[in-house]
Amino acid sequence: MNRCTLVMVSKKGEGQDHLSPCQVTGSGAQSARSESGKAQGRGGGLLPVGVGAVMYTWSAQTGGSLLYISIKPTLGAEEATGPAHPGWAWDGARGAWSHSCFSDWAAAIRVAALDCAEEKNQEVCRTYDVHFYPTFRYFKAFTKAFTTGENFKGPDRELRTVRQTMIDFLQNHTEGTWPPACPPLDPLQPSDVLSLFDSRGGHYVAVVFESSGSYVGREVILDLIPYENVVVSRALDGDTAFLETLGISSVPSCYLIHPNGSRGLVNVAKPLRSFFSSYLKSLPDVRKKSLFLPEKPNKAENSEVVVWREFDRAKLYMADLESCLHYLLRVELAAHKSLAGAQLKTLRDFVTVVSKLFPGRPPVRKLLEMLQEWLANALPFWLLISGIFLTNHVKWVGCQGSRPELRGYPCSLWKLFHTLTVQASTHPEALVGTGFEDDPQAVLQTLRRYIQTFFGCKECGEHFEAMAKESMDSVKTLDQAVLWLWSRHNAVNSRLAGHLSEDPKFPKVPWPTPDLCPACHEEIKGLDSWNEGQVLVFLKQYYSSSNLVDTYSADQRESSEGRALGRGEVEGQALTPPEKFRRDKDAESLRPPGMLGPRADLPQDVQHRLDLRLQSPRGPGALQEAEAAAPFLGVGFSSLDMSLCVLLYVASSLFLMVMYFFFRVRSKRWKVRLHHPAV
Ligand SMILES: Cc1cc2nc3c(=O)[nH]c(=O)nc-3n(C[C@H](O)[C@H](O)[C@H](O)COP(=O)(O)OP(=O)(O)OC[C@H]3O[C@@H](n4cnc5c(N)ncnc54)[C@H](O)[C@@H]3O)c2cc1C
Repeated sequence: MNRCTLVMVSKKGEGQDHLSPCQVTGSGAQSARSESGKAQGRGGGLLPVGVGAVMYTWSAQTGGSLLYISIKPTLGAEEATGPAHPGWAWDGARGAWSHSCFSDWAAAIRVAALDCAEEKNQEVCRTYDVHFYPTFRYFKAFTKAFTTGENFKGPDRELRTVRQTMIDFLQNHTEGTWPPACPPLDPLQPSDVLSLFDSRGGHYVAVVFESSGSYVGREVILDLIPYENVVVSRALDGDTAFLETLGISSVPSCYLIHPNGSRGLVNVAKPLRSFFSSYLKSLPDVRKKSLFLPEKPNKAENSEVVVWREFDRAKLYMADLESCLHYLLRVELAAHKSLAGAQLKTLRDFVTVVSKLFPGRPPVRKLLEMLQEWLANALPFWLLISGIFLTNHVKWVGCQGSRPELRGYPCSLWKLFHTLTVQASTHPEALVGTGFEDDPQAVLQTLRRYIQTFFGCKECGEHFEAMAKESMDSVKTLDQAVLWLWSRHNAVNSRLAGHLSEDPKFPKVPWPTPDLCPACHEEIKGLDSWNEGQVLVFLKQYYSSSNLVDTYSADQRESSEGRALGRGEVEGQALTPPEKFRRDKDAESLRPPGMLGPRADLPQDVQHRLDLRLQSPRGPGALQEAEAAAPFLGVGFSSLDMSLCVLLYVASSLFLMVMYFFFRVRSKRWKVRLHHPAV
């Protein structure tokens, strides 16, 4: 075996239901259901085979250590994806349960669980001599002979103690048995640090300076294991003169050497492990090693050009929200030729909520209101969205992915949902008269039904539904609704971390990260924890209309790519010229992830009609006319268009009436002639 293992076995029945994401109490009955059929089905992982087999299977496959820890007696695969066990998730790609607090350490030391209160595990527990609950068992890397593992002898069962014991245990390995994926954890000498200044490895080098009893440096080293382009080391604060030359006045501090040789102290709001780790993970070019992301095989297949748009992660982009609506209408809903019954009600409620709460530009809101009215009057939905609202244009900014198949629509849908819950909480009056005004869950329940009924990713819908069933009912205020969605989104993030769908440039981490919201993060007894009051303040600011930026949304109608426009400038812009429509590769290149299924194309006749209309050489007059148009979702209908429609309608009605009277009068005359042939 070439990793170490710890088993913790707990007594059954003592609650674990209120663990914070990084908390493991030691007193409960805890374990993953080790022979859960579902768990097996999800990749034939470690748990189905019990401790002994776990040790050797793990050892043979990966060469690291293992911490075996039990979390709840009834934990099945589907439960682990729910919120009852925050931080724990079945990781199908790696074939193991993982905890968000340790998942980055997994290449060096992994955590697993066994429930000795389960009858089927009793033999294993007897073999491994487990009598007390909880029991932690460590198994060293490269263990070949049978061993019952080493007992955990920490003073308490706090997660911080468990983490530190894991580190001590790792450091107990001798040179020959050191887990290969585990970086050196011993401190560097000042001379070693100096030599780093001269070496040019083409990557970042971070050195955490700390006191001898501190674990921060080692935790940051382990946190960064899965990341490339950065190497982390630690050094002690013994040599004060040396620290002074580096400008270090307090520890822990992190000193960073950039790939170009420049260097200096890292400036974080709080000198905590989570702040240092998050800062290093967010450095340019530092990204998760794409262990599970197969590279595209050759250049020809990889030739799609993605134009990268610079953006600010602290801002919300109108282009993302509007592109979300485009996609939602023209792909997700356009697939439904007709809607009736519960589906129609779900859509009506969803559109009502969006039309009342979407903090968009006036023409966009006007069109959303129109959509709501059309739905209320039961006009055929397919006609509405295919004839008027469709374009083939999406433009992701804050949701752009480093590859075309990553991020995009699902990202923007989350952003739309958060925006709606925040708007409902900050502007509750917007829903007055809709029937939703008195229900703090109304928006969440509407989003839930939308996801269940229409979201293209069925698996996502099932996971979301499981979370909703579990705890949506506990939401009693509009603020709680905001926090509920935030915490469930984080649960999804932690479940998907390292997953195939994760963009290495945008690793799935608890959000907001410390750099975005330092006040949201606290450390209590060494545990990362959230200050939910501050999180709420942050969410209300982040998802407010004042944080919405129109940059890039303007060029949906403009040819000058990337030009930043203020809100006033955006309104009333001309239609996108047809050439741009056809040349713009974004609509093609920024498709949603494959999981959402193929893109529904516009019916050809509709596309043809739109093209003809857009190509009409009406000269400057057309531009003026377009300025008066509502340009939302690409195709604007000006007042001239509408007047022509009405005129045509009136003319055809008159024509029909004239024809009617003409034939009536004629038939009367014939009748008179037939009855009086002599006349
Ligand atoms: C309802 C729903 C359920 C999903 N379920 C699954 C699933 O089961 N399996 C699957 O593979 N994919 C699922 N997805 C897709 C997945 O969650 C991501 O949307 C997708 O992988 C793209 O990830 P991303 O990096 O763009 O970040 P996303 O997770 O999409 O986040 C988008 C943006 O929201 C902000 N954000 C991040 N976290 C939070 C938070 N906690 N609170 C507020 N804002 C936040 C950040 O600015 C981030 O860039 C689901 C999507 C939705 C909308």
